[in-house]
Amino acid sequence: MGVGRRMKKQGPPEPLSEEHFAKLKRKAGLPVDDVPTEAPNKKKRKTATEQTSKANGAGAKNAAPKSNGKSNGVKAVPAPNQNGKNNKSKAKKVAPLPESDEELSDGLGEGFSGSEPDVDEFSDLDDEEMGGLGDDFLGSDDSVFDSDAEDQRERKAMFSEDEDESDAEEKLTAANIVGLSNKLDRQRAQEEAEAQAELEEAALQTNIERPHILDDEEEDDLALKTKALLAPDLQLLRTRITDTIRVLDDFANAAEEGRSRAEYTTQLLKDICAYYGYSEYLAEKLMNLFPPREAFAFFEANETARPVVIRTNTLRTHRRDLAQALINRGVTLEPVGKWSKVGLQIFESNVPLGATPEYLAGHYILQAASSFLPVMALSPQEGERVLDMASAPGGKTTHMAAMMKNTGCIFANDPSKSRAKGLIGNIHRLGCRNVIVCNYDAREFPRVIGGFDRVLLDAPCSGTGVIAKDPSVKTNKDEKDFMVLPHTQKQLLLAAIDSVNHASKTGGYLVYSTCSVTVEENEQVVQYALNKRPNVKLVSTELPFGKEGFTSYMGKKFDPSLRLTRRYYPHTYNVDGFFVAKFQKVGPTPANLVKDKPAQGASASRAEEEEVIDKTPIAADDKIPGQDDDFGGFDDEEDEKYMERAKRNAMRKRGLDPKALKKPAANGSAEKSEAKSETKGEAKEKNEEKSKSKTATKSEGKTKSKKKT
Ligand SMILES: C[S@@+](CC[C@H](N)C(=O)[O-])C[C@H]1O[C@@H](n2cnc3c(N)ncnc32)[C@H](O)[C@@H]1O
Repeated sequence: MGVGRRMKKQGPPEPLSEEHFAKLKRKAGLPVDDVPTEAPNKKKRKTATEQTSKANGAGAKNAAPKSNGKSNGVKAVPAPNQNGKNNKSKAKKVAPLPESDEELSDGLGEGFSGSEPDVDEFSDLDDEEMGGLGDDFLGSDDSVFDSDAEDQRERKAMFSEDEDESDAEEKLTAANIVGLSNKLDRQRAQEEAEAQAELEEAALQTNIERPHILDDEEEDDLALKTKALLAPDLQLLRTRITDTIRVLDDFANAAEEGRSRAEYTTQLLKDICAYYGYSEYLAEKLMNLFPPREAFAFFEANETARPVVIRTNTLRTHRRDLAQALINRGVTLEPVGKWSKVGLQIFESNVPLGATPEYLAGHYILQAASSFLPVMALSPQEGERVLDMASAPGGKTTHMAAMMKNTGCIFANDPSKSRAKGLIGNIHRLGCRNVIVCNYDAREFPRVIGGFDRVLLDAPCSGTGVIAKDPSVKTNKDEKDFMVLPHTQKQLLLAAIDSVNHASKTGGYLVYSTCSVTVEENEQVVQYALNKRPNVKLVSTELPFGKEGFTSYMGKKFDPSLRLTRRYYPHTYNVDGFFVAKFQKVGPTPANLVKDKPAQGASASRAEEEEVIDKTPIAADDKIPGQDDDFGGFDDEEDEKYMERAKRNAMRKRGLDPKALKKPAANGSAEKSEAKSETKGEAKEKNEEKSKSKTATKSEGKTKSKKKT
């Protein structure tokens, strides 16, 4: 059996019940240590003391020499990636756990990433090719995996939609329990070993009141040059990093006399760069996000791959059935956490997860847990029109399709044709039938089409949240990237806002996300949008975990509502670094407010950027059936109600608010007046009836003239 390489629990830690696992072990006929009985329905999170005492028991026993050579009580110094490769490749040799179906650095759009995505080669299979697995296939594999009715009932409880985990865990098969409990034991033992090593380190350090960390100023140039030519001593570097952090934590008592905080910070930065192989520019940017100790934890977490997670495709199967099918194939897994009903964390597998029959039949997709979050925040509803502006390779599009139960319509856009192939493959493999793929630079929206109930902008970004997946980010991002990317993100976000139908009955929401942790790509982009579009506001993401976004950063102040945004870090939640902001569009874009602002001497491109392009809803080519047409119209009194209904339907289809029909339309259709209020602002509406038609875009004009000809 392959050895799992990603043992740490995914997402916010779940309380583990000792008694519960003891029960499971007994069931499986395994030896069990004495475990105190817990009150029913009260799962206790273990305290540090409990954990320490446990270290001398089973946990410690299991921590004895491991396959990787680590031994209990000795803190292993992870070998950093000096050459941009992380330990992932080593781990791959021992476990066939694949990367996500989303490409390695899916935050790096074409043109921003050096590497092309791993396009899913199996993703071209559609329903029919897979033997016509349709909706009626759901749950049909029960019989295959369960001859025992009782067992089947139990399995359903384990992965029931209600997720009664406490009962449910009992329903794991014996094979899976053995694997899982062993993994948990080993994981716990490793944590104990690390804690012990930290203690020893701290004990040593208390003997050195004020460690000598900083180089002497007199140190001659030659010594420095010689040093620079030698490979860094990693052990020494690491020790100096921890010493420096200790000094910075308690500067008044631990710093050497005459040394400033800045000197220590500079030393720490240099050491971090040397130890982990970052460019100084990026390391500084990332270090500035955290206090020194937390920054260290962040850099450390970037050296370890995140857990392998799969998302159940609920268009094809149920999570409990998928879990059982994979368990039967020798996969050790468990639900990703209570926060998701579709995620499964894979602990180990002796089959390639990207080639199982269940995978080929579209029962799941390999997807990082953090990628669930923007979709959960957007929460698309059945029957809605949704735009996924930057969608390849489709992890989030297919998630949305499943949430919408294949109803409504999703426009999945990506300007990269090669990536769009992966997107199309996934759409087919996962059986999504409500998706239209398009291929625009998303800044062209809503000129292409607008009036969406919800929009997802999972923006192209620097990928600083996924360094564990793509260590090349450590050195290949420079100042220019952090100017160009935020600029593009800002433009995309304005286009996204303008594509939302504020009058949507069910929606009117937009989610902006990146897999980057820098403020330039997140809070600053959101703040820019709030400044430029006063018709949007931030709302709660309703996500069950995540840190608040910054409301101030390095002297910059952001709107207090930025605290509604959510940040995710590898070291806090064991997920990829991510950022999620949810907006609600509360009205049409007031043209005058936006146009007032261009700074003097603004360049042409800037002026273009300021141009109001809110064309939600689109109306120019909405020729209402029956009006001015060649069939004489439908203006008979008896046809009135049919006309009204047709108008309403036509408007709804385009994301327009049919209520606008109730407004008295002085000399034109209600639809026209609605369109005008969106494009020009309601204040100017009455005075600009004539000029309105001229403001319609050329494309619309062309459409019209084509229709007439
Ligand atoms: C973070 S990835 C998207 C991942 C995708 N949402 C998923 O869940 O599978 C960013 C995407 O943005 C696309 N992109 C880059 N520039 C773009 C632009 N100007 N307009 C729209 N998409 C763009 C890239 O091709 C890339 O596929």
